[in-house]
Amino acid sequence: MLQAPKYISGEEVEKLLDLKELLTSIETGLGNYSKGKDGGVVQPVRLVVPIEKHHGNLGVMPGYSSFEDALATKVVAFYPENKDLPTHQAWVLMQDPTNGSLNAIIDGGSITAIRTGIASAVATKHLANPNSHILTLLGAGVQARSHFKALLLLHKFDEVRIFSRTRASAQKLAKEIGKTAKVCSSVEEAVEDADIIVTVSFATTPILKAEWVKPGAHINAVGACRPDWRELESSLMQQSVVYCDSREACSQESGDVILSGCDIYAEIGEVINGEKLALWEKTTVFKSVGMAIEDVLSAKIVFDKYMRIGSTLAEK
Ligand SMILES: NC(=O)C1=CN([C@@H]2O[C@H](COP(=O)(O)OP(=O)(O)OC[C@H]3O[C@@H](n4cnc5c(N)ncnc54)[C@H](O)[C@@H]3O)[C@@H](O)[C@H]2O)C=CC1
Ligand SMILES: O=C(O)C1=NCCCC1
Repeated sequence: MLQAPKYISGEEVEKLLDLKELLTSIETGLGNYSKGKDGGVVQPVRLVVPIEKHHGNLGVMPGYSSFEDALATKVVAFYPENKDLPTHQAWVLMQDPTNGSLNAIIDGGSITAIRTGIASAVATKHLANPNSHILTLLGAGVQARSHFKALLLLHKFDEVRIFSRTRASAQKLAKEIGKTAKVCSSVEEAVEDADIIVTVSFATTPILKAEWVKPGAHINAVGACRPDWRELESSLMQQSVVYCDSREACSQESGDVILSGCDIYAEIGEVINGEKLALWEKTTVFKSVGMAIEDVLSAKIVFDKYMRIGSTLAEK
């Protein structure tokens, strides 16, 4: 008989998803993805339906990993102009891979925030100078916060610089981060001498120039996930060693890649698998557009733990 699916809220996801456990899982998953058929990951490039009338987009992201035997689909709406609602709203539908039944509907906004920061942390682990002290966040929204938390797993930053379109949003985030945070008045000021730069804005034209970036810095380029959106200027993409989450997806979805005509040196999974070098002494860019496999692995951890301890969560 068909069972009603569980509903797992964003609050519950945050309690259940351990960042270190997720980092290990996503690192393995990105490696498996880059092994092709042998890795057992099935993940088509996402379908994006533009809702032009309302300046929004709907993404549909199915994925399966045979290693964990996990099957899920994320439905994600991204509306850059939302003001009173989050710009990203998402739901992950977790299905039983043995028979297709729907096991759970999991809040996908929280999963998207957490797993994207962790995917960047995996790239940073391999591509940034191990002696990184200055972090810059360009953008001060949901992803800026999750990236800060994820990167703290790897580095203790002396200074966290923040630039955003509105100074008020940067100031709010700086207050949350505490005394290491510094609000900057320009991108140039924010990135000067920075070891790690994270671009998590909704910019559609380049905001980060090559001449401002310290040679040897590592950049996680996370925004600009449409073919005509950009955060990094062409010369920065061309002069850096460019890594990506998925070559197939970035070649179709990333304006920074497509419009600069840069070469992609490797998928981060190829570095994890030891097939390509981690050239961390050079200026490196990790171009992330987001992968279904990251959602699948996050949802699997959440669902399994929920089934073990879910009923006790409310008491915590
Ligand atoms: N690669 C991936 O897997 C994912 C990428 N994203 C992308 O990451 C970016 C950030 O997402 P969220 O933090 O959830 O959005 P958000 O709406 O919470 O925050 C966006 C921030 O960027 C700032 N901003 C907007 N335009 C700017 C500009 N031109 N210059 C500087 N700052 C600007 C806003 O003031 C705000 O602080 C978006 O482009 C989003 O589509 C989101 C989820 C997953
Ligand atoms: O991977 C995701 O999830 C997203 N990527 C790009 C923007 C929308 C959400």
